Amino acid sequence: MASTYEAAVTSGPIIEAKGLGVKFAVNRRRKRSLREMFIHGSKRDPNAEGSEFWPLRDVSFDVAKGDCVGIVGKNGTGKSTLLKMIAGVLIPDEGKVSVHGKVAPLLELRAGFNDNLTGRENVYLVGSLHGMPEKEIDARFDEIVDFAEIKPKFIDTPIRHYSSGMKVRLGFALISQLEHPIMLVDEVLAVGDKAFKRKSYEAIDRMLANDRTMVLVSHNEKDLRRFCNRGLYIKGGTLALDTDIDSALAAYNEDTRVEIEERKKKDAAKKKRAEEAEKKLEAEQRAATSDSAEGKPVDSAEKPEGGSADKPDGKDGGQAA
Ligand SMILES: Nc1ncnc2c1ncn2[C@@H]1O[C@H](COP(=O)(O)OP(=O)(O)OP(=O)(O)O)[C@@H](O)[C@H]1O
Repeated sequence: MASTYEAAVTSGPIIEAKGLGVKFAVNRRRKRSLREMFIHGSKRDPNAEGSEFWPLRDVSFDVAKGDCVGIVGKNGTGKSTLLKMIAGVLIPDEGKVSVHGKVAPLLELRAGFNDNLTGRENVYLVGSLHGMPEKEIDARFDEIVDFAEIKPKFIDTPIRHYSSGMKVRLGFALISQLEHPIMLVDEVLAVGDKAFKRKSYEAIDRMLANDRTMVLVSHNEKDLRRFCNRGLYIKGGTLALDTDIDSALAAYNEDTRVEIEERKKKDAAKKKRAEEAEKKLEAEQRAATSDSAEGKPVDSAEKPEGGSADKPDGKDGGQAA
């Protein structure tokens, strides 16, 4: 098989991100894409004020057809945000992302499902939103429900009554039926039980063997190493490394190790300061107790001879003898 980098040269990248950046307003919803509005409604927060921050900025990379790219990094560094920009559900404020092919997104546990619709209705709605003709959904419906292990009595129940495992299984079963060339997966593999995990691993293996391209956000190193050939390490709001998955994970793990060491040192220093302060206080209390046991008035012990109780510096006009 040609290396992914050769594939990129011969057929061009399937995903191209150039100088991508997105800013969020604190306490304010941002502009929504059409797809977001369709799924979540068009209400917009009237509060136009609020400070802004850039979770991601200046992110550029290419993905070649057939690549499986893992995105790694600490919580809150913008991994899901990046995936949403690739999926087109979030519009970048800077730069551009070009995606040459249809995208099958598993970006959230519910796969875009509406809680008030039944499992069956959701399969038809979300399937058709992703371009599956009704006849095709009819033909694949039983397979989807079987794969998801949803008992027949539950398929016509609103999915708000489903467990999170049931929702994620149904979402995965549906999205994995799409024959789109690009699959975006955000953490959903973590949710299913062992048996479902094995099935979804096999489904992903099949898709990757079929020359699909996948971008996977995960904190599970096993999953990342199992599927991905490439790794993007997001750090401090930008792309710190674009390399093979093992090197990306090694860099991330090393940074985490250093951070934990530094935190431990800070905690130890803080604990030491607290212990010293406590010892000092105890010593002062002991001194005060022994002074009062000897009958000395505690305050006068500190007073210079001839000084006044009100003015310990003795500047009350009295002269020290
Ligand atoms: N719609 C939004 N409005 C405001 N801030 C947001 C929005 N979506 C995400 N954020 C913020 O952007 C930052 C990046 O979030 P994101 O979910 O992309 O991180 P992540 O790397 O996927 O985190 P995790 O590993 O915890 O899933 C976070 O600080 C998050 O709170």
